[in-house]
Amino acid sequence: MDMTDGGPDLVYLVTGGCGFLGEHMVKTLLEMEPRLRELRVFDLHLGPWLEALKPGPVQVTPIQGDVTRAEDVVAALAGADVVIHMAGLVDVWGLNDPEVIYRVNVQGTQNVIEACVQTGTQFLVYTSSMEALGPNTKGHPFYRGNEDTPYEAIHTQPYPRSKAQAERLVLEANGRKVRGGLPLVTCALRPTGIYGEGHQLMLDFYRKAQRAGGWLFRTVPASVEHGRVYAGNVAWMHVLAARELGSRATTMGGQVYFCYDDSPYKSYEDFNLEILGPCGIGLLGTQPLLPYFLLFLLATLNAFLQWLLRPLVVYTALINPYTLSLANTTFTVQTDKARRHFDYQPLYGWEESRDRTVSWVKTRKGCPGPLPRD
Ligand SMILES: NC(=O)c1ccc[n+]([C@@H]2O[C@H](COP(=O)([O-])OP(=O)(O)OC[C@H]3O[C@@H](n4cnc5c(N)ncnc54)[C@H](O)[C@@H]3O)[C@@H](O)[C@H]2O)c1
Ligand SMILES: C[C@@H](CO)CCC[C@@H](C)[C@H]1CC[C@H]2[C@@H]3[C@H](O)C=C4C[C@@H](O)CC[C@]4(C)[C@H]3CC[C@]12C
Repeated sequence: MDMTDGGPDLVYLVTGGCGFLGEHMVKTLLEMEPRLRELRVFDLHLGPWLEALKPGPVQVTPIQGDVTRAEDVVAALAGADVVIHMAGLVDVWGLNDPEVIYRVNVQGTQNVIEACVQTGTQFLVYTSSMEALGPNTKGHPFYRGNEDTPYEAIHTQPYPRSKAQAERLVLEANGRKVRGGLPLVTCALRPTGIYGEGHQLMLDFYRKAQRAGGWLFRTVPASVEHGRVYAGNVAWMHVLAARELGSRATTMGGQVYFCYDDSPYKSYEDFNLEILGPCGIGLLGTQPLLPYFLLFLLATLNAFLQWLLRPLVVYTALINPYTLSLANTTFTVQTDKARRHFDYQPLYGWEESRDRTVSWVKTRKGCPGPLPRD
């Protein structure tokens, strides 16, 4: 099917459509995809903001369901032309048992693939992650690499391992015959660290700084670059990939694409300061204020406490051996593969991406605890 012609007659399904990225996905599809007739928003937890959407002529269909239940996925996919599969457990803090992460992220993805085959849905865009590649457990830097840069992907943690496994399933499924005999066309998009309106972690850093008198304390060297990308641009890349998969199946089918925009290459903390600085937050220290061995000791203590307390309570802390290592390992991308393969250009420039995020954070000033996203 050529997905680029014709009026509004396509049915899209977005799994994980009520998450941080999912909300941007839903709103970007409604705004930027003229061929949309129905948008199915599939999630374990439907957000109240769905009711407030002004979808115009598009039918928005909220579907409460679980990707680990094959029957839920088949029912949601029946009659859909495109599925954008974003649902997943994003957990590098040990909140979930490893087998739960595997069940959702890997088996859930397999369920989506099988449902495409069973129902005849021909186009699948999967939201993978930079973590499907790295950083690896040896802490090897990936400095402004691209999709063809050699890198030894070694995963021991449940989340990155699950993203790598799910991505492989999606890419290997490219070309399988779906109901009706047409080939399934798949691709995987790998965002680096996503920021934007609704990014709870950015809000957590904001509140942590507010409690410390408006200051964050540097713990990561400024020289360690960490890739970041604006949620609106990630969503836009998904729109374009889904739109072009039909007419560019030979080029795009079975391919991975890093998600990128003009967000600056900075350390994780220096990048956060680009957002939190205009909100009145400062970053103390030009070098880490604590030596790495002390941070590692703290991270290890957090991991030990989590293990000790697990039968009673799930104790989590921002810093554990994995997140500390991740924050201290350069991982940035420099590529134009998405432009070359499906004419992707960022929808939002860096200043606008930053300003939209800053405005959102400022609306959260003084608000208590985690908030439902609007
Ligand atoms: N946040 C990032 O920096 C980042 C970076 C790269 C890739 N990603 C990927 O993007 C996707 C979305 O991430 P996010 O940051 O928006 O996370 P999120 O937790 O905000 O959203 C995930 C959504 O999936 C839903 N979900 C979880 N388990 C489900 C299940 N069993 N059935 C149905 N829905 C389920 C959740 O309810 C949630 O709404 C994930 O696949 C993640 O791996 C995120
Ligand atoms: C040393 C700490 C004190 O400031 C800093 C800790 C920062 C960490 C909490 C984050 C550093 C790197 C982040 C991850 C990275 O952006 C990529 C990711 C892949 C994505 O698929 C999910 C989110 C994440 C794992 C992201 C999570 C937060 C960090 C570990």
